[in-house]
Amino acid sequence: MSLSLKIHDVSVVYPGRIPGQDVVALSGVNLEVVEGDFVVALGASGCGKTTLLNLMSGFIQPTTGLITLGHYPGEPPEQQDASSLLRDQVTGPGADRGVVFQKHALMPWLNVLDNVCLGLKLKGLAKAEREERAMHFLTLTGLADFKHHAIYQLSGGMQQRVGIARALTNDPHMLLLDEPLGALDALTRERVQELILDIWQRTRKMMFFITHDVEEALFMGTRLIIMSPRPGRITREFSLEFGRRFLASRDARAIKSSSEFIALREQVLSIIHGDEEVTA
Ligand SMILES: Nc1ncnc2c1ncn2[C@@H]1O[C@H](COP(=O)(O)OP(=O)(O)OP(=O)(O)O)[C@@H](O)[C@H]1O
Repeated sequence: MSLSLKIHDVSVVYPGRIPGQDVVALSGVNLEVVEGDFVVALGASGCGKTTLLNLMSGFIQPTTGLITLGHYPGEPPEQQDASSLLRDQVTGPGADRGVVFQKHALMPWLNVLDNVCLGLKLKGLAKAEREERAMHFLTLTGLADFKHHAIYQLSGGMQQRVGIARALTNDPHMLLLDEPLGALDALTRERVQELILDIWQRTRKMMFFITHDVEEALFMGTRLIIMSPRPGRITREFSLEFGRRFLASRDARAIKSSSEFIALREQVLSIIHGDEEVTA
């Protein structure tokens, strides 16, 4: 039995400012993320990527359908008994799901170590234990030497790495990352992509990663979902091998310049551009 997060025929409707102009942000969305998956979501602006992430994190609830997180023997949801679905229903945020935002959302008045420790402090862990755990993840993200630095003393890439370390401290089953690298320069972005792949390989956490960058999506994921707007839904899915190849070869340039990578990049770009033209 493996751990799985399931989205069961979900829709999300946001009330419009004017009656009758509600926004159907998601409609008929089904998705299952299982242990070992690195799912990347791509799609035109407004297709519901963040809404989907907010559902998985428990920040919002679906208008219809449900989200569950649990261990399943593998039968389809219609064959699962209602009590197990109810037991596993995601009804709010939880320590089993860590979230990393595009803007790091760190506390500027706390140093790096205290930022990473904050969630553990709120959980009531003793100082020594929370610092030990925080240092483990600061070491994993290459920040151990910066533990006493103020947030403003760090580069954008380092700040995002603090955000990742903080999300990891609760030892979540799943990391949800909403365009975490969008604000970084190209070189730093590649470094942090590789770091996230390393963390995924070492920890085997389920990943759900939103990006606007097609190359990043292809490089990082084991599964790519493409979403389309109006209403937001999942329209295509591809399985990917490039990230695993990188972890085996450590040669990102060779992977990103391979004919296979370029052909898939062009295919995905044409799907997304097609959606953008329809909704422009
Ligand atoms: N709180 C809200 N109230 C009303 N409408 C909303 C709200 N949040 C999102 N929307 C609308 O729902 C749709 C989906 O938004 P969402 O942010 O999930 O898309 P996205 O794919 O993440 O977009 P982007 O790529 O631009 O970040 C959009 O039309 C958006 O305007």
